[in-house]
Parts: sequence; C-alpha cells; structure tokens
Amino acid sequence: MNRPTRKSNPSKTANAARRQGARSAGETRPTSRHAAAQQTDGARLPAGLMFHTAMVLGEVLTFAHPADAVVSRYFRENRTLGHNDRGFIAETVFLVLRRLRSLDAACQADGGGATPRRLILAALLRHRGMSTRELSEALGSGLTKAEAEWLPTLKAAKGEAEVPAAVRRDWPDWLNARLAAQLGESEADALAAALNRPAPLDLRVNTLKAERDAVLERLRADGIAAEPTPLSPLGIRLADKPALQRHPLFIDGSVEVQDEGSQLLGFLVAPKRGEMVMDLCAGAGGKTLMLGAQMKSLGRLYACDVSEKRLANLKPRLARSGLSNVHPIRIDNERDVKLSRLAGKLDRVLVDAPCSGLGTLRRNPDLKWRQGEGDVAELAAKQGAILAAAAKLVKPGGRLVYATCSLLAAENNEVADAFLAAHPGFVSVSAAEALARQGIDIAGAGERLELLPQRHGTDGFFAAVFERRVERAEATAAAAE
Ligand SMILES: C[S@@+](CC[C@H](N)C(=O)[O-])C[C@H]1O[C@@H](n2cnc3c(N)ncnc32)[C@H](O)[C@@H]1O
Repeated sequence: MNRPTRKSNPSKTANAARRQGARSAGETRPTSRHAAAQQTDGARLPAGLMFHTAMVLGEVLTFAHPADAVVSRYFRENRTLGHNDRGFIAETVFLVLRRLRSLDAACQADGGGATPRRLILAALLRHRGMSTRELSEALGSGLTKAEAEWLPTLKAAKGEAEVPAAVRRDWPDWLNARLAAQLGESEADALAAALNRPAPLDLRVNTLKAERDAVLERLRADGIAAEPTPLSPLGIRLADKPALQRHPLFIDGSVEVQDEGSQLLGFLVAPKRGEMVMDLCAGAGGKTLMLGAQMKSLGRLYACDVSEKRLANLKPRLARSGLSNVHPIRIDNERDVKLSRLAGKLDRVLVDAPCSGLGTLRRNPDLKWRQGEGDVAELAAKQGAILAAAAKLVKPGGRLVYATCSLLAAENNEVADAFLAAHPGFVSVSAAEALARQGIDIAGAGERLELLPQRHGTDGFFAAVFERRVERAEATAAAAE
C-alpha cells in the first residue's frame, strides 16, 4: 500500500463537512478538560464526547490526511481523553468511514445534510445497535429537538433491494463497478460485508526467539484470549485488541504484529539461511522481519525503500527482533545506482509494491474515498516499473515475488501478466505449489495467490511468483561445479 497524502475527489459529504467544520446543531464545547475526559460506559454518551468525535470526524472527512494519522494527532493534542473515550472516538470515526456512502444517503434524505454529528448519530443508530430511545437518553439534553424528531425516521430505512449496490456496499461507483465485474454480484456483497467489519489483531511469532505453542500459553496465562491462525503456521489471532506494546513478549521481540495474509507472502518468498535476499519495498519492515527470521539471521537481507521515515520505523523493530543480517538501504527510486551493483546476484527478491491498499479497507476504510481510477492507473505503471527493475537483481534460478495488498486486477494479475509477457527470461511458479511445499494449503490458490477477507479472514493480498530461467550454458557450468 502507498498511503495517498493528497485529497482525491472526496465525496459530497466531505465537502459538506469541510464547509461546515465539525460543529453543527447541538454541539457544545466541553465545559472543562475533565468533562472531556469522562469515561464512557455503555449508554452514557456525554456531550463532550460527542463533540470530540464530531471534531475528529470533521477533520478526517476533509481527506487531506490518512484517518489514523488525524486520530493519533487529535489524541496527542487532547491528552486528557481517557482510554475508553479514545476507543469510542476512534471506533465511531472508523465506523462512519466504513459506511460513509449509505450513511450519507440516509442523512441527506430529509434535507438535513450529512454533518459529522448527524453521520455519527446515524452510525450509532444503524450499526452500533443503539435504539432511538437509548440515544435520546444517552445524549439527554444534548440532543436537539430537530434531531429527536429525525432519529425515528432514520430507523424506517428503505428496503435493501431499493438501495443501489454501490451505496449498499459503501463503495464509490468506480470501485463497485470493478469489483462486481471481477467477482460477481454475490461475492462482491460478501466482500463488502467482510471489509466493513474491523480486522482482528494478528501476531507473528519470531522463530528466532520463541515457539508458537509457548507464546499461546503465555498470552493465555496473562488473560489474553489467543488462538493459532488457521492458515499461517506462525500466526496468532487475538480475540481483543490489548495494548501489546507493554507486553514482555512484544518488548523482547518474541512476537510482532502482522496480518496472517502478510505472513503467507513471507512463506511464498521462502528465503533460506545464507542466501542473498532483497525486500525492495520494505517500508517499516513488516515482511523484512519475517524474511530475516526465515533465514535464521544468516546471509544478507537488504531492506530498501524510498522513504527515510519508514525505514527509520524499521529500526526499533529490528532491534527487538534479534536479527543481525538486515541491511536497510534508502534509495531514490527503483533505478537507484545503489541497486545496480547487486544486479543478477540475489537469490530472492520481494516486491511488496506501493498500491491502492484496498485490501486493507478493514483497517484503513478512508482509502476507498481518497483514491480514484486515475490513482490506480498511476500505481499500476509504477508497479510495472518497480517489478521490471527488481527482475534485473535476480540471479539465474532465483525467485521474484510480486505482491500487493490491493483487490484490483489492474494492480495484480494485469501487472503480473504484463511482466511475464515482457520478460521471457522468467517463468511463473505456482503459488499454491510453493505454499504446499511448506505444508500450507490455501483454498482457491492456484498459479497466483489471491487472499480475500470474505474467504480467508485475512486482509486482501495478491502474490505472483516468478523464477529466472537458467540459461543452458549456466546450467551446465552449475552442474559441473
Ligand atoms: C506496501 S508498502 C510496503 C510495506 C512493507 N513491505 C511491509 O510489509 O510493512 C510499499 C512501500 O513501497 C515504497 N516505495 C514506493 N516507491 C518505491 C520505489 N520506487 N522503490 C522502492 N520502494 C518504493 C513505499 O515507500 C512503501 O513503503
């Protein structure tokens, strides 16, 4: 995923939010910092908390910055907000983002507009299971007369069949058209439903430091509900979202946070100890750390990225991991001369390409509103260029893995197909067989791996595996050695 930082044609709701700011009827500033810090429990929804939630949502809906960055900054600037309040604000803002299109339609229906506050009320009513009475009681005098009259009408929503599919699925039209064409209508419905649920918290056990069974036992002993992930032999899925940063297993590097789907990509690369490996779009090293552990910290693992900041975020993770074979390299782009000295030398190269990130909508629901078809076309061109540059680094017989966390054929199969057509020196390797060799069986995997939240319970991921052909002369020389 390549997080977009610019606004890309936000919805009418966003424009309305920007014009109005977060404040709308019934919003009052909390009278004191303490009022804002009140804890929410169940049906209590103090006016101060509603105010903060609408403030954050109003800013998020300008789509000028990623939603999680806006939320984090707001919390840093409002340190008195308690743990429960933060949880409520973040969950509610993300809920609205997931359901923005249908909530927007519901709020526009009476001409009252989709202000942040009305979007929040509609979300709580429709998707948090709060009744009109509960909301009225929770907000008490904080609810305006107009809102009190409007809420019951929201309940009487149109039947599903009357709502256009793109609105029902909470996707922009262009995305709905593409995914419905790719998957068919009923699978698109299932995908939308899965993407509209929050993702679980998955961990990967660092095999340099621990074993999965022991980690599971320790987590459970500490009162953290945890299960092995169904597909990745290294994964653990937590039932809740505890603050792991202070847990000894996290601090000592025995576990890292990594979606199960992302772990499966590491199994496709399957680096061995002593090899020369590159993670070309390493970012903050989510996959680098796994590759290093698979190599048992032996050999060389180059972690390259254009972003200094992301590579800096890799540093503390690296320190916890116990790995000593990782070499971070900041590059200007995929044509950087620092890469050319490694041409034809690497056993394995992973291209975890910058992409739309639409496979991560469970975690980053704003991505669907912040990007358009133009962005996807630009990304596809970039992906092709990075993959072509990566191919030059692979030695004969070496492996090249192209991966994205996108759901779109334009960023996935089409890029992989174009690469193969333009690079006769590479052959496709079956992803299903590569995984099967490591005892992993993924339903629906074939030549390529396509992970989908509604089928696999992971984020959406795509991977294609290629191998560089060994020319006849090279094969003969290798056999003679
Ligand atoms: C999908 S993210 C990588 C995530 C990372 N592999 C992980 O598992 O956490 C894509 C990364 O590609 C990087 N990138 C963008 N253009 C690049 C280029 N031309 N060469 C190398 N990296 C690039 C971005 O900075 C971003 O960190």
